[in-house]
Amino acid sequence: MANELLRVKNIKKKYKMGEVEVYALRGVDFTLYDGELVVVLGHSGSGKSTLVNIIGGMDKPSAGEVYFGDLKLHKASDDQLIQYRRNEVGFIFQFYNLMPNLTAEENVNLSVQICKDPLDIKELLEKVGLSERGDHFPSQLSGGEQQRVAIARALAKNPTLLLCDEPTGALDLPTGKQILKILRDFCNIYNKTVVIITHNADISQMADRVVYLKDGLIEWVKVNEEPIDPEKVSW
Ligand SMILES: Nc1ncnc2c1ncn2[C@@H]1O[C@H](COP(=O)(O)OP(=O)(O)OP(=O)(O)O)[C@@H](O)[C@H]1O
Repeated sequence: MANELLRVKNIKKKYKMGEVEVYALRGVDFTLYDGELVVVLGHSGSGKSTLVNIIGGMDKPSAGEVYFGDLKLHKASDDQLIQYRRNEVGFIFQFYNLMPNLTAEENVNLSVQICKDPLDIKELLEKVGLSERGDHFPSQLSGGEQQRVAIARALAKNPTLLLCDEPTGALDLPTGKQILKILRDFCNIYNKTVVIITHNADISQMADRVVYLKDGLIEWVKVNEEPIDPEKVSW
């Protein structure tokens, strides 16, 4: 049995919009283990991003607990959360958020300036198939290539946990599959935990575990005994 990496206990998240209260999460229990690839699946508005923002230390729950080892994320100070995000978590979003005036390599380099134990940047650019493109600016790269730079940037920090919010949402199928393969490889080769958030049920076939969110609650969790190769994912 793999070691527990992060545990979420009965978290709730309430947003206030004027007089109206919106419950994005209504009591979620969830555990992540070392080296697994988890897909968090759910329709728009089910609470996926809210859950990942809390797991990633970008937001705190209104109630409930989140443990990363001894660190209590629900009670952590701003400084503790900064250190947690900086050293433990890599983020990948649907849109790549690259600095337009920096080359691919410089974008990756930027993220390792402030972290403890970075991976080799040239090696990572090679792993994501961009060793020839390190000196290109984002505007000179396709969407898939920009996403690969964003992945290299997130991985370069050598995070314990990689959180990906709709990482293939803006990509066509062949390019999306390349991205999914890189995420699977990172999980396998480095034994890291990867969480992919998506509304695309087809992607869940490549996961070790699928967590289905509906209306702020986990409706079901499924273990895939034989996750399929990302190459075979189709949508
Ligand atoms: N900052 C906010 N203020 C008010 N309501 C919010 C806020 N963030 C999220 N919500 C609401 O909480 C609910 C869950 O939102 P969330 O973004 O977590 O869902 P999601 O599953 O990620 O959706 P999507 O796939 O569309 O991104 C929605 O009803 C949303 O409108």
